[in-house]
Amino acid sequence: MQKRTVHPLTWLFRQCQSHQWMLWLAIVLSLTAAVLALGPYYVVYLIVDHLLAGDGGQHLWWLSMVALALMLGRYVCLLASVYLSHHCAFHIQYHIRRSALDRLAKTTLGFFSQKTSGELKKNLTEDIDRIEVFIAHQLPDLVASVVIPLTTFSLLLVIDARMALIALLPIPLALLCQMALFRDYQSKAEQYHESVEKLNRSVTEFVKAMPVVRLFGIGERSYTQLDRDIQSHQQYIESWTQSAGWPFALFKTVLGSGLVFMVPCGLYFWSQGTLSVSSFLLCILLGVGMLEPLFTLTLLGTYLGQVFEGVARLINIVTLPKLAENVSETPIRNFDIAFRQVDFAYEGQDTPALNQVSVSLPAGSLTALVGPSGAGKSTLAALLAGFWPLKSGEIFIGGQPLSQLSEAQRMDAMALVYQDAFVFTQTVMSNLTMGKDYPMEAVIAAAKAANAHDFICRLPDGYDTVVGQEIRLSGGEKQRLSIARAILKDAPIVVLDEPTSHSDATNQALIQSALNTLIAGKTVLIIAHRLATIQAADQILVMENGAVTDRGTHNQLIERAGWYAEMWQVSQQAQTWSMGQQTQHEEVDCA
Ligand SMILES: Nc1ncnc2c1ncn2[C@@H]1O[C@H](COP(=O)(O)OP(=O)(O)OP(=O)(O)O)[C@@H](O)[C@H]1O
Repeated sequence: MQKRTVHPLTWLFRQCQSHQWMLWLAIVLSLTAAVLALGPYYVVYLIVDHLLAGDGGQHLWWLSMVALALMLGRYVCLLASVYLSHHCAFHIQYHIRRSALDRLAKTTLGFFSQKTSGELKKNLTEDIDRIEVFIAHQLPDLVASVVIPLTTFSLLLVIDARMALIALLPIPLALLCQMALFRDYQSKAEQYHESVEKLNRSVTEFVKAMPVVRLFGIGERSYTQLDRDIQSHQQYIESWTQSAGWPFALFKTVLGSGLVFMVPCGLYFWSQGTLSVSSFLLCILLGVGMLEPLFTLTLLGTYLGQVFEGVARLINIVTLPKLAENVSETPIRNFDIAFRQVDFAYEGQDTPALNQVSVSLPAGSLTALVGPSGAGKSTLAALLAGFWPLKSGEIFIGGQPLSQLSEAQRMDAMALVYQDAFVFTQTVMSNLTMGKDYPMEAVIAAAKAANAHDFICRLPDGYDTVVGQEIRLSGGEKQRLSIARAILKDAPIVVLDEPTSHSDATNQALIQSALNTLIAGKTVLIIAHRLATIQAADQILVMENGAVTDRGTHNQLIERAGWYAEMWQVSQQAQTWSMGQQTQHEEVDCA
């Protein structure tokens, strides 16, 4: 993840692009509306002045009209400001969402294996929605909250400087309350977020674990942890509310307490003949609400932190490194693959996941990757698919370095089939064609070859059935759909993370026959979890600790009596095991 160097507010303004003038105009209009809001008070002052001078009639009529005009003017300014700020906010939202999605579409696919979909969803929805609230509502409010007290104070200064200064008396008291309110705010806010995250994790785990919980009949005991987290969150909120409650209420009360000082002082000045009744009245009218906006300002201040944190996360997304596109556009002439001294370590990891891997996969051959968990099999396949840029070494396809191929070239050349087949909430047809144009006969032929046609025909609308939400597919059906998708694509290179390993016997047979159609004549790299399926592979690569430690055909590896031969023997024995039979486990020393 890159470090952001630009301030979130500056970055937000930059995102307005052509709409920047609109945002400024919205701010100016909000400012004008705030100033106009004070106009009627001044008119009341003039009216009282005229009345006390016994000067009624025509003047008062005109002054009432001016007050009405000021109110209308304020209304028009507010309306225009709200319209412009919303227009701008929606434009910025759209622009940021597009930029983020565009960058996500161009960054290394490996990035997605480091971010949870929940995190990304939060960034692309909540963080961006907060920007809309900030630009459309809070920015104009922020301006008004600063301008109203300043303008009111200036007016009071003009009317009577003593009354203006007296109106400021609640401020020191309010500051003391604010200090009490925000004492340890940062650490309390962090604890609050931690508590929320802990609760979220517990809820997610509780929901995910429900089938296991039911199966093992541990009912109430299963949510002890969740219950504990709910209680501790509740206690935390209560203790924070208790410690912040009184300064909060006092802060708000103190801000509106100007009258307590202004009325007696004003009466005293009036009795001394140094303040007229109309000026006294105007000072009171203005002083009542002068400091109230500071309360809004305080609330906005806390919200602003969240907006800026969200913007910082978005900046990190839109500045993600793009996949290199230094392409030669030379067509790929053959599809043999070669890894040459490939080293690779995941970000933040000291131990390399791959260490000096050099292997060749001749065009049209089947290569199987085997090895213990964590040996680097998935990493090797992911590098071939271009999910991560290489740290050192090179991968060649048809003699051309992978880094010199465009993403389109790479993706056209490759079909990937994973254990967890992904099905979009779209029609079966769209799931198969992935937005490309294929004749219907080709689609049906691929579905038939993948043993998917029959179950597709049984769906309510056949190939036009929307799957994923109301119509759920079984794991095996999803697998066959994803294999049909790959067959239709007809890519010359196929990368498989053995998709039959989690299936039952019937599905395994159906999927295996579909896979045989898919891989015929292709350059195939398969991550094998069941050794029985790869006996016929042209070569088997044994991986351990990020390196290829052995290679050969099934028979050659059996003869060499290494890791593969040992695992083969274990897998053969496993077939003869039966339920309830005691098995011997080797003690593993984890120290
Ligand atoms: N996204 C990742 N970030 C950091 N480290 C990772 C990541 N993915 C894998 N690793 C680490 O890289 C090493 C190789 O992992 P890899 O998934 O390639 O092994 P594998 O042989 O495919 O294992 P398995 O058979 O269990 O899937 C492991 O030590 C693993 O912990």
